[in-house]
Amino acid sequence: MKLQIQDINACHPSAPPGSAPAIKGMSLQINSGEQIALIGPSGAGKTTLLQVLSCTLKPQQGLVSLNEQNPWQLSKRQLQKLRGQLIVAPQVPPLPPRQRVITSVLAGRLPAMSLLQSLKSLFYPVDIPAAHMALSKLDLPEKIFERVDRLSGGERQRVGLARLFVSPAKLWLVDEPLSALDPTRARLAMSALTDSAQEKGISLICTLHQVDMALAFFKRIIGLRDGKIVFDLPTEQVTPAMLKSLYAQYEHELLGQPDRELIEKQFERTTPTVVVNNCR
Ligand SMILES: Nc1ncnc2c1ncn2[C@@H]1O[C@H](COP(=O)(O)OP(=O)(O)OP(=O)(O)O)[C@@H](O)[C@H]1O
Repeated sequence: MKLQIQDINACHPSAPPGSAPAIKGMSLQINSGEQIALIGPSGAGKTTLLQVLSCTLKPQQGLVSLNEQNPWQLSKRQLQKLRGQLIVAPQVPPLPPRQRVITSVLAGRLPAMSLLQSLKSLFYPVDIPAAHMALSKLDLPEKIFERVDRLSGGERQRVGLARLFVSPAKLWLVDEPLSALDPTRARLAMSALTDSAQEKGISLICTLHQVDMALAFFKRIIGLRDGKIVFDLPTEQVTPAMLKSLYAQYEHELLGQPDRELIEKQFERTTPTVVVNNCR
C-alpha cells in the first residue's frame, strides 16, 4: 500500500484539548512494499504517527493519503473498507482474557470478514492450520489452544504479532513489537515479520526502541524527535553521529537490548573512531 502524509499536525489521542501537537508539520512518502523502522526517543511521536497512518487519528492539519485516497473524505463504509486493508499490532495487544490463542490469532482476519462470519469465527475457529503456521513463525505453536490469560507477557505479545501473518492486510503498522521479548525471540520475530512482509509485498512500518534491530532488519530508517523527522535515510547512510544526536540526552534508550557488535559494525562502517555508550 502506498502512503503519503503532507504537512501533518496531530495530537496524541489521549492529550487534552489545546495540547501541543505530538506530530508537527510532518511530510512523508512510503511506497508499496517498503519496510521502514521508526526510531527516536520516548515521546518523539512514533505511536501518534502510526495512529495517523492507520486512519484512527484525524490530524488537525495536513493531508493523509492511502493508495491515493484521503481517508477523511471517505464515507463511513468506504473508510471501514480502507481500514480493512491495514492492520495495527499495538505494543500490548488487547486480548480478551478467557479467549483461546487460536481465536485471538484468527482475529487478524476480522476486518475483512462480514459481521456474520466474524461472530461465527468467535465460536468455531475455521483455519487451525493458518493459526498454527503463524504461531510457529514465532516459536509458539504449542500454545494454540491455551487461554490468553494463562500466557506470559512475551507470549501475549507474540500472539498479537501472529495476527499479522493470517491477516489479508496490505499494510502492517507495528508498534514496539519486541518490548516483551527475549533477544532470541526478538530476532526471530523481526526476521519473521520482515521476511513475510517481503514475500507478500506488504508495506511494513515498525516503531522500535532497539536501534540494533532497526539497523539489522530494515533498509529505510526514519528518526523522529519532538514530533519531527530528523532524518529519513537508507540504513547504510545512517551514521553514528545522527544516532547520537537523535538520542542526545536520552542515550540510555539508544541501546535498548543491545547487540553491541551490530551497532558497532554499523558505526565502524561510517566513522571508525566512534564511542558507543551502553547505558543499560
Ligand atoms: N497518554 C497521553 N496523554 C497526553 N499526551 C500524551 C499521552 N501519551 C503521549 N502524549 C504526548 O504525545 C507525545 C508523543 O507520544 P507518542 O506516544 O506518540 O511517542 P512515542 O515516540 O511513541 O513514545 P514511546 O517510545 O515512549 O512510546 C508525547 O511527547 C506526549 O507529549
